[in-house]
Amino acid sequence: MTANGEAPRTVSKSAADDQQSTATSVDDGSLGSSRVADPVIESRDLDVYYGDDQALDGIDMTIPERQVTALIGPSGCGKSTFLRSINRMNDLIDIARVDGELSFHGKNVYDEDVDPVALRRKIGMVFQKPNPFPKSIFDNVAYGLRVQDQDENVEQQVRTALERAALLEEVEDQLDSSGLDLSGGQQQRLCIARAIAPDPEVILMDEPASALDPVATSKIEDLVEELAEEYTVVIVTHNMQQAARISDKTAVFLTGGHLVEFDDTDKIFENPESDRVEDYITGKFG
Ligand SMILES: Nc1ncnc2c1ncn2[C@@H]1O[C@H](COP(=O)(O)OP(=O)(O)OP(=O)(O)O)[C@@H](O)[C@H]1O
Repeated sequence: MTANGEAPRTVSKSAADDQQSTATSVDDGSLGSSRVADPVIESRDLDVYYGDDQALDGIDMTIPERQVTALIGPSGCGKSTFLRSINRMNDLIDIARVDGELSFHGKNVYDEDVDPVALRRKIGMVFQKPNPFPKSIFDNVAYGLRVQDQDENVEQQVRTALERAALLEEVEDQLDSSGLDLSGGQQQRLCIARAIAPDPEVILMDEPASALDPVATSKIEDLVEELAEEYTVVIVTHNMQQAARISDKTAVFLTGGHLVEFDDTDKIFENPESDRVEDYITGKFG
């Protein structure tokens, strides 16, 4: 047990919606060079409002490359809002407004010359509820490749994405069957395969396992850790043990849209700086 009485980390590590993230082929030259060293995403004094209501207040965060960063905190504290601000999914909410800076490889994604569709190709997203298209398993994964004209070697690309999503073995003989016939956990891995097929750099995940049973959840957790060898992963979770198990960095948001602490996950769970974070982690509130 840790100083806080929590179980220690057991693992450490050396679509309307998805359609939006995989929509069209566009010029993305304005988005900076790819695959450079840390950091990938930086927010500086980021505020987000819905109408007159402020959901995020002055968020400063630096998200490192090829690690898992977990966003935790009580309901309504702004975790999903922050996640959606990274690939401009908040643009789809009429009353949402963003102030401050959110940069991807040093380029503010809110600059006028950034195409949000190109951005979402580099920063894909997976949602809480598995949302496969009513198409075959193969066509689900090929979808983004086809609309982006990236499908010159589609068979291999689909197989690679399914393999990276730890699903290929289970569906190899049924690629023409409907994605909707898979189990919930398989559907979520299919959505992950669909998100990674166009080869993004960052994968945003909004509670990807919260609708799944424990076995399926465990598979998703293993997969998230594996994906971080290739991709930068940012994951919202309500499950603190899950954050402790799978993330390298943890950001704790608390009421009012404040980021109270952001640090190595071990530090957050074993010896946080903030008393409020310690109270939250130890279950005294939230
Ligand atoms: N589309 C929206 N329109 C208006 N207000 C919104 C919208 N989405 C979120 N909000 C508000 O913004 C605040 C932050 O919500 P958000 O969903 O980001 O929090 P969260 O920490 O992800 O919550 P949860 O853990 O319950 O999913 C809340 O007060 C919420 O009511």
